[in-house]
Amino acid sequence: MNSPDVVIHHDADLLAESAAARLITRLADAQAARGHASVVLTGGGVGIATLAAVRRSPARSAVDWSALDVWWGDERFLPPGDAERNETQAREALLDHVPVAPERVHPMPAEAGEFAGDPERAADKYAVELNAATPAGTDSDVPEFDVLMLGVGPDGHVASLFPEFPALHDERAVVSVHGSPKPPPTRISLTLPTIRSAAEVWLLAAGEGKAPAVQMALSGAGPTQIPAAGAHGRHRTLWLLDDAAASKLPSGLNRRATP
Ligand SMILES: O=C(O)[C@H](O)[C@@H](O)[C@H](O)[C@H](O)COP(=O)(O)O
Repeated sequence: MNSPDVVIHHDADLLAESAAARLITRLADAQAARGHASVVLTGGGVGIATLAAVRRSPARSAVDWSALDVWWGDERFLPPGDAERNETQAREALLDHVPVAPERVHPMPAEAGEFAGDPERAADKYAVELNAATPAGTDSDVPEFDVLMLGVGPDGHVASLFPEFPALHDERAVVSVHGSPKPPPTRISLTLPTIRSAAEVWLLAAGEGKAPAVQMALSGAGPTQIPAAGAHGRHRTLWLLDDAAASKLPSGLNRRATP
């Protein structure tokens, strides 16, 4: 397993701007190499701020948005269009402002229609959608995402994988989560094996409240206690932090502070 890279930024705004620039470059490079790219988005303050920074960036036109597949790492299981849905916030922050191909944007199902009251059915549907997008001949049920972004909770959760929850031990690609300590209580989430199918996993954390979880994740804690510790990419695991979230890091880590 690759050792994580850590990049520290002076504040949350700079973190979001830097993550946005990094994302634009990474997606443009993937498209230059293969003609298309894929990204997994996260909810939460830093994740959405990063998308808004992409929207504001003149460099955003370096991405061929029509050749980008957009997935989500988790979703709050709420009615379509609910302001609290990660999809709603991602569309408002970025996706409604760039020419994505609608058929290449893959939101997790909302609580409506056949999925009303049935998050398990919604999770299964998303697993089927991921599998359908997986090239034949690979030994995986999910695509190899170019970049999978994750916010990090103060308890070390990523996506909707919370410490000690059964979802952490589930071998399926996508699961429903009940009794989430972070509202709303019912969610849909990729599991750790699916997260780990990404070429690069980026973990975004800002603020003093995340410092203990960041320290534990980077100092050997296990994924049951600190789910972020189990989130690593096949080629790269990158922690993008602000000074406050990095304030408890042990010395000697591969940390590069931006000027
Ligand atoms: O649905 C969600 O809430 C997110 O996917 C969740 O995993 C979030 O990324 C973290 O809780 C960090 O959120 P903040 O960046 O707002 O602290």
